[in-house]
Amino acid sequence: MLLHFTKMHGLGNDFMVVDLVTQRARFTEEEIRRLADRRFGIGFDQLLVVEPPRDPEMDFRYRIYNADGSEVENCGNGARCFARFVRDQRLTHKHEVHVETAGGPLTLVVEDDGRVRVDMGTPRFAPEALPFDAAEDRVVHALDVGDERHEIGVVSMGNPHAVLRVADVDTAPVERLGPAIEAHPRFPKRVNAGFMQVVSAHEIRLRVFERGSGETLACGTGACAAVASGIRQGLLESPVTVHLPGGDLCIEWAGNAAPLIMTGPAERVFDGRVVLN
Ligand SMILES: N[C@@H](CCC[C@H](N)C(=O)O)C(=O)O
Repeated sequence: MLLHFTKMHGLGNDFMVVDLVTQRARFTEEEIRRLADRRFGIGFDQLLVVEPPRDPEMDFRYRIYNADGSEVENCGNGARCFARFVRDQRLTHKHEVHVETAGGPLTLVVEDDGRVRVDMGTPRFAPEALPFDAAEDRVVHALDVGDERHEIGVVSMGNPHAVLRVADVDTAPVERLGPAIEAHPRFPKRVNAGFMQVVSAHEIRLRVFERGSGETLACGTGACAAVASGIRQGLLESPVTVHLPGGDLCIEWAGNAAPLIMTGPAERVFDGRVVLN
């Protein structure tokens, strides 16, 4: 079967985007891993699938798969690419698009300068929202990794995040600690591990070791989680510029039950066709 796709990226976090409104396909975990391979396949951090909505109030259903084939609840950079894709493909003419994800509904607005503004919903900190094995909701939790103890903030942006504060992201042990935190037994559904350097109350630097994909050049939900945790800890004030290895995002959050807003770019790289097994 021949399938049309578009390669896109948000700050270097790259995606294969597939329209399953006008095409038909089914992806197995093995097929996704094959397509994600950067030497034997197309190469991407996540596969994004556009489907018709199940809820009549929504415009589309947005499904997300990591490079290891696992289906996940949310992807922030992917959401911006999704908004550009459905408009570029003329699947909708709306400027404001409502999508259902496994992590809850999202509202996406394509701005005049081409950037996309996403209402990411309200961050949740309760351990059961991730889930994270802890007796109570705390601003920071102690986490033992091997014989080291680290302090983490835990945040659900629909998908689970652990946020560690570091002195310098350039020298942070992302390659060593990232996989150990991702697979830590206190996170039964695994977790995305963010390493945050606070530059000022309105500016952070961030690297994220993503669940199911490894370290990426940017993680949108990771940026949202880091800012939400930083504001909750009293370290940050909205708005916050997040410097990721692939570029910058703007995150705004008024706190409590207010929605968190993420604004940033979304780029199309090329269109292609691939044979599915
Ligand atoms: N790159 C994404 C997050 C993708 C999903 C994540 N790896 C997970 O497993 O939850 C983003 O931009 O948010």
